[in-house]
Amino acid sequence: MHMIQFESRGAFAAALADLPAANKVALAAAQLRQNALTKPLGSLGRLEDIAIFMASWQDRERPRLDRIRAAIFAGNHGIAARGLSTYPAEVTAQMVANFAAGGAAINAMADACGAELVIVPIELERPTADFVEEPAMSEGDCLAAINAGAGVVEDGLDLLFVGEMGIGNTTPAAALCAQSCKGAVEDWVGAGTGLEMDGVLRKRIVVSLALACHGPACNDAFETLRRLGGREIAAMAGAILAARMKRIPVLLDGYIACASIAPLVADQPQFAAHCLAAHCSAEAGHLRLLDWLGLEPLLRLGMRLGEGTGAAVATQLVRSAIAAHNGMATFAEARVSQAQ
Ligand SMILES: Cc1cc2ncn([C@H]3O[C@H](COP(=O)(O)O)[C@@H](O)[C@H]3O)c2cc1C
Ligand SMILES: O=C(O)c1cccnc1
Repeated sequence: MHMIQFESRGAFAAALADLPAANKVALAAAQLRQNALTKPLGSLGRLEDIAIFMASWQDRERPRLDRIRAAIFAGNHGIAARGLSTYPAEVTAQMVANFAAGGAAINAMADACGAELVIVPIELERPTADFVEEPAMSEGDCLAAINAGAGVVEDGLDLLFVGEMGIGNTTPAAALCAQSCKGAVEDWVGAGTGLEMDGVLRKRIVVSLALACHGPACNDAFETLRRLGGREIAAMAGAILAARMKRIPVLLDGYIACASIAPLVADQPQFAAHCLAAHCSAEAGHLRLLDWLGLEPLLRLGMRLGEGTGAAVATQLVRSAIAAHNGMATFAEARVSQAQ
């Protein structure tokens, strides 16, 4: 298959409306294999589900984990000028330099889990517009960001995870959730990098104003991403959609990564079927969002970093699940007696 690029918002919508499903034959074969392995039925718990899930998207009874790609997208946000983060906006570019130098958490953790790391800064010198006043992105800018994401999804990947860096991006993440999943604004707004209550209250007001301004016009996933998202957020959505089109399984990271697909799930309830939730972050709203997505997080470690770090940890679980699934003997092979 070719590199996926969406020529227009219509092409993006068309792809979202025509999602491939998991392979039921591979799923059934993997399930049969799990039941034949030398362990009490179901005794590897969710590790069994992970192996079967991987088999169903990779079209093989015994899934592989040879090529894992971690794609980290960076973008800057107009709303950061409103002081909604505990860190200044220049940290986005400084952290991109840190990623390049190998000094960030995701450098160490991608290495530890065996993922190849790609860092994609998107127009950092050109922050999105302040979405209290106007849409965050033009149609062209949003499509370019979506395509920056889709472009990292090479053929032959066994697993993809995405992460983000963008000072202020828990605010657009909250706006996307409030718009897509509905409910009260305060349910979706959290402390991000560590705001005190007064900062959280300011953030709630910004999200409420943004919804009042753009809510009525958010009539599909693209428009919601364009008005309320950000470049790194649109890129994650584009990458996760492109992965679906290639039937590559995805491990979702924290609040912002999950929020990036909320508009897609609002349009297509089955959209997250190729995704596992790596962890539940400490950001208020993530648990509610995972619940709305219908995903049970694999881990709950109190992490609230982003950068794909939660997914990097969960990749180790996927590795263990596949190792057991592929490497264990069956009852017949090992001549072990079955349950009576
Ligand atoms: C040094 C540093 C490294 C980070 N890596 C991820 N984030 C995380 O924090 C930001 C979101 O929180 P808020 O909305 O409060 O700005 C994003 O960049 C996210 O990736 C970081 C933040 C900082 C300061
Ligand atoms: O949930 C996350 O990934 C997260 C939370 C706060 C700040 N940055 C990322």
